[in-house]
Amino acid sequence: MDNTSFLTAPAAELPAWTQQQINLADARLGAEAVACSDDFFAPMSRLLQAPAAIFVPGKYDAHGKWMDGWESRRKRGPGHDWCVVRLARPGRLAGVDIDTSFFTGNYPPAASLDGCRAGRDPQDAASWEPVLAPTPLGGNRHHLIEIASGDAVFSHLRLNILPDGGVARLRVYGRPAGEPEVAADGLVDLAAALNGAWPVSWNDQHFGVVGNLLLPGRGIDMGDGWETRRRREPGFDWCIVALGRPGTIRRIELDTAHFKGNFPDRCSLQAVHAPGMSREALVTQSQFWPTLLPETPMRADHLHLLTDAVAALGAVSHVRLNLHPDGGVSRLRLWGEPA
Ligand SMILES: NC(=O)NC(NC(N)=O)C(=O)[O-]
Repeated sequence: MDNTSFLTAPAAELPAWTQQQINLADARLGAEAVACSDDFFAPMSRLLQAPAAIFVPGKYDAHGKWMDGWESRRKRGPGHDWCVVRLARPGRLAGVDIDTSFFTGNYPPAASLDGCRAGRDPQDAASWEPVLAPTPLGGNRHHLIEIASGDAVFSHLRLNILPDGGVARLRVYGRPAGEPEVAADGLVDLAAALNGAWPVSWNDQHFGVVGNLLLPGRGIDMGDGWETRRRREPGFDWCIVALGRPGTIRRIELDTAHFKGNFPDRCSLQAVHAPGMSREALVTQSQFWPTLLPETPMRADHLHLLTDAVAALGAVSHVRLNLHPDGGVSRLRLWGEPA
């Protein structure tokens, strides 16, 4: 299973509880590993990297075998190792993926999680509450574990490995809590992952995943965007995004940064107010959604700011971005007034 994050795996391959969530522990969203007991073999920061972990045979560094994850040294006394992660946003949790990919003779046999809500990074005395009881782990595999923490909001998680070893990635599926960031003009980016938006469905994401459209900042390279394969038959490519919250869209940004020989010829958008509708129904119905932005010519490697052509549809909860006929887009921003 390619489970790089909520952003990559085909929805059908992930458990239902991962739906409608973002990865609150994604370094690209600002999550950070802030403290750990030991990261002798591999630094804690690798725990939150977005790409799926890799193994490079024969690659060693000054400490030992180079491993793509967080790895402590062999413990020779009592206690256990731990790593504190500041989530990208305080949020409510649906579950985690504790991924031990490529850790075979050195994976921790068990792990647990504690959580806290703190304005700044917690010190030793912080009051942690249990989020996941000690849970057995296997080597070289994903552990998708649902978490029942109800309405509790956590800003930090502490991953305890019992007693030591290596973890490739920690993904934390959850929804950001609290109010979204408001821009100077009073509008909110309703399509920002940090504001709770998520990719619902798409017809293709061969070269780059839809979720990249929703990341903060500008794309770092051509891999940091949504890119489809070359279309060899009639039609056009599409994806559906659920807004972080319903709202009235006033301004659209379509950024084709880094897409030069492969930007879409034209883009259009449709939108609807259908909160709670199933993915299957959204996909089928989206053919008939009203136009939010008519087919608009695109330019290479360019940030398109669109206001006048945006239709007054009122509050919407989902949008469909169409690429005519195919190509790559780096970012989509939908600035609007939350309903
Ligand atoms: N071959 C290893 O991976 N050994 C050790 N780990 C690293 N990264 O070198 C260990 O003892 O866990």
